[in-house]
Order: sequence, then structure tokens, then C-alpha cells
Amino acid sequence: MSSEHPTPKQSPTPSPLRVGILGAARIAPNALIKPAQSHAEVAVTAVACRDAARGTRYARRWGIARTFSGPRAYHELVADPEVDVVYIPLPNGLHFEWAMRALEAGKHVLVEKPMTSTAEEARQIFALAERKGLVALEAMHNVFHPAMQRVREIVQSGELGKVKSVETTFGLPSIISRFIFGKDDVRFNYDLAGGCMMDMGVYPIAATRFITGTNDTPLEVTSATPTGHPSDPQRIDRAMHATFALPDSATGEMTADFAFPGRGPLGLIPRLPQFTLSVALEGGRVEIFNYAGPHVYHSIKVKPARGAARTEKAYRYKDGRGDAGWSTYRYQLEAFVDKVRGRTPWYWIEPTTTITEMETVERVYAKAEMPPRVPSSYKPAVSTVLPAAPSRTFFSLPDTNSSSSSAMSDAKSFYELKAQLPGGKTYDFEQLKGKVVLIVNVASKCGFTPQYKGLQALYDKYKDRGFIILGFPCNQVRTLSARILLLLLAELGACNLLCVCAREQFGGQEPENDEKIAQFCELNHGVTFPLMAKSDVNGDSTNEVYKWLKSQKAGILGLTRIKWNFEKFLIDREGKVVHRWASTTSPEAIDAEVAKLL
Ligand SMILES: NC(=O)C1=CN([C@@H]2O[C@H](COP(=O)(O)OP(=O)(O)OC[C@H]3O[C@@H](n4cnc5c(N)ncnc54)[C@H](OP(=O)(O)O)[C@@H]3O)[C@@H](O)[C@H]2O)C=CC1
Ligand SMILES: O=C1OC[C@@H](O)[C@H](O)[C@H]1O
Repeated sequence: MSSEHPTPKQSPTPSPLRVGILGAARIAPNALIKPAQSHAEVAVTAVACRDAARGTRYARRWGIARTFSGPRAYHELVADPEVDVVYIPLPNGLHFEWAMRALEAGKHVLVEKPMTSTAEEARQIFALAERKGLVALEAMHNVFHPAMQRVREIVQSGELGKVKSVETTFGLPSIISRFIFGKDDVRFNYDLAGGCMMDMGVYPIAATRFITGTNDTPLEVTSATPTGHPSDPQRIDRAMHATFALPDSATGEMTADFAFPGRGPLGLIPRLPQFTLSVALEGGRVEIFNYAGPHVYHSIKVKPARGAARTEKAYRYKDGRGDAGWSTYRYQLEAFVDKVRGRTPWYWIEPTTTITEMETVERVYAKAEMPPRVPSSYKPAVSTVLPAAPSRTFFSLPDTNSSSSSAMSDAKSFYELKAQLPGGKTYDFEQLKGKVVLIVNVASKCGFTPQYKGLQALYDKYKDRGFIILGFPCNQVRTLSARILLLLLAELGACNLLCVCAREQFGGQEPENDEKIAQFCELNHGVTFPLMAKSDVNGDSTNEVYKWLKSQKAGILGLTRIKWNFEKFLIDREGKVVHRWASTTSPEAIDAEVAKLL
């Protein structure tokens, strides 16, 4: 059911992005509605609320023109052709379903933190967004703020040497939280993927990783101690304390707490909320107070071991970008709109970051011996995910699930395969008999290129136990902008032939010759595992190895095509492909699976 309201307050540009909100949620005014009022390219035009009266009040209060209500409200908003972006501030356990439904309907999505209940769900959201050429972002708003960017800059500048340890807290005293959270708050509901680690805990994790440059990998959790919530102590954590191993022998420690007790006898002396991030480095310390909401107030303290301490503030970027009055959410919205409009955002949270953040949350719960959050029962509508009509089938490549001869390898087993080495020699797979093999299509100028480091580490760790990695450089997997261009052409009705021709010609992420690729990998990433000659992994000229691998194991949604650089195939000692992982699965995340086969 939908209804109209008086004109919205915004005075947007002629073609603003029209945002619809799912749920009359408490956070939406701060996180989206108010920020949108100062963004000329955004208009919040619709809200869906299960309850008609509440939805109408909310829409009036916030000047939102259209309301959907009733049991189909969310479906109707998502299907509305006048909505371009869906903002999802629902309980955590519903994020996946509604992000997927919105993407399936062709909308960009801004999803509240934590993005999903599990890492696998986040993977699926990004895979679908990528397939559809849409933007998906986890609303981890504080990292977009100049204060957090500045802290990261100071830490990473080397001014105070290497990081030794990071300590982060996010906690509210019980005296405050009892006024904020009712006893039925979604945060305390296990079936809705509640828990303190999910809610507040993602801030310390995201901040620690952001500051230490470990956004590409899940953190190694060395300990996790939960405090159960009285409503459901076995499954819902009121608080979580965890420690991490960071690169270069550094350590991390976090505390998140929905309601910590006061001090003194009977806990009667109240304590202040805790929002501190403190980094100890070889040559001093950097601290930021209020790292989660730095727009309200913050102070950055830089304390060198020798010399004078200083305090900094950063409400806008040093070069003047932004506005001192902007909140973290406003900076986030700026980036989101830039991304949707095809401009380069000032900062962006890559899919890998969100996926590995969720992996870290999973690891913390596992270490704490608490049950993992339950994945959504929503089954993505595959039929709408797959390309619908032949005239738009540039995502469905010739070899996608095809049984045509060009897509098939003649080899009957892994050990019959051969690959081209740089310089024209042949790499015979017979020599791989009895080994565990990881095969990766690599590229030097891709967002995932830093994975080389993790791959080399994996190789170094296990090569003496019969493990080998083979890299297949490929210039073929196209860039996102090229995909969007293709999508646009198809939407505009450009002929299928044009799309077919363009399909495999885009790329540019591995443009150099074999010699330069090898030099790049050795110099920048210390790669010593074998790299094959540059070749195709999709299309008519797909090399024999990839034809065979793809015939053995399909990827997400049953599609065989290689979707991006740094997809990974793991082959066991018998020559059987046992795993296929998307690019977003980091080398660190597959370590345990490799170890299992050795
Ligand atoms: N970025 C930030 O600073 C913050 C982010 N958040 C995140 O936003 C999300 C929502 O939090 P918050 O605004 O506090 O939550 P609220 O409880 O205020 O809102 C959640 C909304 O979800 C809808 N909903 C749908 N199904 C259910 C259900 N089964 N039970 C309860 N609500 C349901 C309701 O919409 P309807 O109106 O249709 O009934 C409700 O308005 C969470 O993921 C949280 O982590 C929260 C606070 C701060
Ligand atoms: O910023 C926040 O503060 C309080 C939390 O419960 C909320 O979900 C979080 O995002």
C-alpha cells in the first residue's frame, strides 16, 4: 500500500538519486535523511514501514513524499521504478534478504552495519552487485570521516615507526544504555543476528583494520571472552573482549559492551562511555577519542616518546574537501553518491574489507565458543540474477556453462594438462602428481593485486609439504567501468554483436608482457611461485588448464566463467578440484583448507 505526502523539504538537482528506506528505523534520520538534505544529488523519496500509522508519521516528520505500508511494504518499495537506491537499516538478520532483493530489482544498496549475518552472505551481495553493475556498501560510516583518515595517515606515515599494539573500545555504561535500548531491542534477538560483537563490535574491528592497513584479511583472533546478555546469555553477548595477532608481531585488543556496570561497591559509581582507539608505536602513541562518532567531537593525540605531544582535529580534509559541519554519515553519503555516479570517492570500503570484517566477527564468536549468527533463510531469486534476455547477455559469456567444444578441455585428468611458460616452454602438469595445487588467475593492476603477498606467504608456509601455487596472468577480466559501459550500451539497445565483441576485449589490469609481469611480482611482492605465460581464462581462446578447471567446478550460482582476477582453484593430491573461491576470498582465509589437504 502506498500513499503520498506533502512536498519533501529537499531542493535537489533535476535528476537526484532517489533513495527509499526500508523500515521506519531510528538510525535513518541521522544516517541518511539529514545527510541527504545537504546533498544536492540525493532525494529521500520513499519509506516502507510495516505499520501504516507509524510510517505516515515518520514520513511527515522527515518530509518523505511516499510511504509504503502493510505486509508487502518492503517488496513494493524495492520494486518501485522511482527508487534508485535502497537504504537498509533493518535488524541485522534481514540485511541479506533485502539487499539481495533490492539488487535483484536493479537498485544500489546502502546496507547498515554489520552488512550481514555471515561472511558468505556478504560475498553473495557483492557478487550480485558486481554482476549487475550496481553499488553495494556497508555503512561503516566513521572511516569516511577526515578524523579517522587523519589517524590512519599519521599511523601509516611512519612518523612514529611501526605499530606495536592497537587497543579499541566501544561501550556504553548500563546507566545510559537502559534508556537507549528497550528489552526487546533487535540487538538482543539471536534470530535477528543480534549480539554486541555484531552491533558495537564491528567498530573496533573495522577501526583496527583500517588503521593498520589490514583491510584485506580477516584478523587472527587469539582470544575472545564474551559476557552473556541476561536475556539469552548463551547466544547473545552483552559484551565481548577479544585479542588479535596483527602483522609484524603487533597485537590488537578490543572491548565492546552494550552495558558495562558502574564502579565501586554494587557498581553504583557511574562510568563514562568508552569510544577510544589507542595505537602504540615504536616511537610513541596515537590516540583518538570518539573514533566512532568523530563529527560530534573528537581529539587526536600524537605523543612521541621523545619531543612534544600535539593534539589535532580534522573535521574536513586538509585540502579543504568536505565541510566542518558534516557528520560521518554525510561523508559516507558523499562517497556513496560519487561511486554510483562513476566518480572516484574520496575513500571507499572495498568488498573484501566488509567480507573479511564479517569473517573476523565469525572468528570471534567461534573463539568465544558462542554459536555463529544464523544465515538468512532467503534464497536469492536466481532467475532474476541471471541475465534475462539474449539481447542483454553480455554477462553470459560463450563459455558460461556451455558444453560447446571450445569451452571443453580434451584432457581427461589434471595431470594430462599442459600450460605455456613465459619464453615458449611448456609446463607439464604431470610433475604435479601427489601435490596440493592452488591455481590463481593473476593481474598486476587489480584491486586484488595485494593478494600476491598472502599467496606468497601461503606458498612459503607449505611449499615444503607438497604445496604449490601456479599463477596465470590474464589481461582479460574487464574492469567495472567497462562492465557498466557495456550494461549501459545494452540498456540503450545497442546490438548484441557489439556486446559480444566487447565482452572479452576489455581489461587492462595485466597489460605488460611476461617479463615485466615477472619483474613486477618479484620486486613488489617477492613472488617465487611459478607464473605461466599470459593467457585467456574466458572466451574462445581460454587456455586448456582453465577450460578443464571450469568444467570441474562452477562458481557462484553455477556459472563457470571466471568473474574476476584472483579467483582460486584448489586441487588435492589426487588431482581433484576440491574448492573454487571468488577473488574476494583472501589467501589467508583459505589457509586452513590448504592445510587440511596436506
Ligand atoms: N550506523 C550507525 O550509526 C547505526 C547503525 N545501526 C544499524 O541499523 C540497523 C537498525 O538499527 P536501529 O535503527 O537501531 O533499529 P530499529 O529497531 O529502530 O529499526 C529497525 C527497523 O527494522 C524494521 N523491522 C523489520 N522487521 C523487524 C523485526 N522483525 N523486528 C524489529 N524490527 C523490524 C522496523 O521497521 P518498520 O518500521 O517497518 O516496523 C524497524 O523500524 C541495525 O543493523 C544497526 O546495527 C543502528 C544504530 C546506529
Ligand atoms: O553507532 C552505534 O551506536 C550504538 C549501537 O548500538 C549502534 O548500533 C551503533 O551503530
